Amino acid sequence: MLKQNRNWTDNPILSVEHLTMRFGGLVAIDDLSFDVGRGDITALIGPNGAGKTTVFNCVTGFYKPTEGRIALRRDQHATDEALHELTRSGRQYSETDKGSIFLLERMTDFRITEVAGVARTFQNIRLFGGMTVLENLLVAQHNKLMRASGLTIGGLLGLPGYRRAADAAKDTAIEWLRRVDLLDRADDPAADLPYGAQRRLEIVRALCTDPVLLCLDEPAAGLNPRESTELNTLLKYIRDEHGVSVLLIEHDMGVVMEISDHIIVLDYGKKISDGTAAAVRSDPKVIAAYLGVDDEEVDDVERDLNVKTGHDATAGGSL
Ligand SMILES: Nc1ncnc2c1ncn2[C@@H]1O[C@H](COP(=O)(O)OP(=O)(O)OP(=O)(O)O)[C@@H](O)[C@H]1O
Repeated sequence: MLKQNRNWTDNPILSVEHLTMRFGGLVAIDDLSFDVGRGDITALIGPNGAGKTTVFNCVTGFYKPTEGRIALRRDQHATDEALHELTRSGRQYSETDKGSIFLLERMTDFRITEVAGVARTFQNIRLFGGMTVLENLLVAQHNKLMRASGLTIGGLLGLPGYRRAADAAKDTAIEWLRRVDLLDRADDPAADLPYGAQRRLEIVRALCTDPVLLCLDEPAAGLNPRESTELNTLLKYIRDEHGVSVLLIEHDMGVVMEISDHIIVLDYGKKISDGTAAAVRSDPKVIAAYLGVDDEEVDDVERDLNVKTGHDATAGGSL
């Protein structure tokens, strides 16, 4: 069941404002603004080369945007006033009684994961293939363990604080492996898992960092229909039971339309549509972008599609 409220306007966790990314003469992202609702599953869709991965790379600190502000409000009560103050201050983030706010465009990728709480997966799976499944999830919690060791030799000596943190990290890993049906593969090298299982492992590895925002780049790519259904269930579980906001890039419209509370459509680095699944899939501009027709031809295309499918033009396929 999709939610009825519009968290992206009422309670955003991420606000991307006037984002521009240029590579030499190429404008990959052109003055793009959008909000991601707290506790929502938000999909970023668009034809190949529209700029989706570039947006992810800016949000997660892999690229430094040419222009624009990317604000993450960890707390619901973080005020606009606090955001203005932080912007003026030149600092990367502020954690005060007015809420915790992070300006991601000022932070490095490492700090974005570690301090702001944004985790991501990649289009191409990037597990540590030679490590076991369990080790992959423990490595993801390395920072927590380092903190528990007080950045001293305490960890090596097995002092109680560190031992407790290590046990907790293992419990977290085991819990997630159980959730994605991989507990019986815990001691196998990650590279030995079938493709769909590696995708699930990547997602839970990102979750082991305790993110508030999880960014997934094409999580359904290469999955069979049963695995796509399982992915839908996992993402809804993450949203509903862990309160993690999810931002995903996805070409599989079966997944996008089924689970997204909110969809943003890009074309040539600009936003062409933004709203609920129902609103976006009936938007003539979206149909035109995907089918590569001129605006004036959209009505004809839409009519043809509706005649052919009997109902809606874009749901269920791979745009
Ligand atoms: N590091 C880079 N250097 C130069 N150009 C880049 C770089 N990264 C992306 N681009 C260009 O920016 C544009 C947007 O690319 P991007 O990968 O963000 O699109 P996308 O919507 O994610 O595409 P796809 O769906 O095919 O993954 C493309 O023209 C791409 O060639």
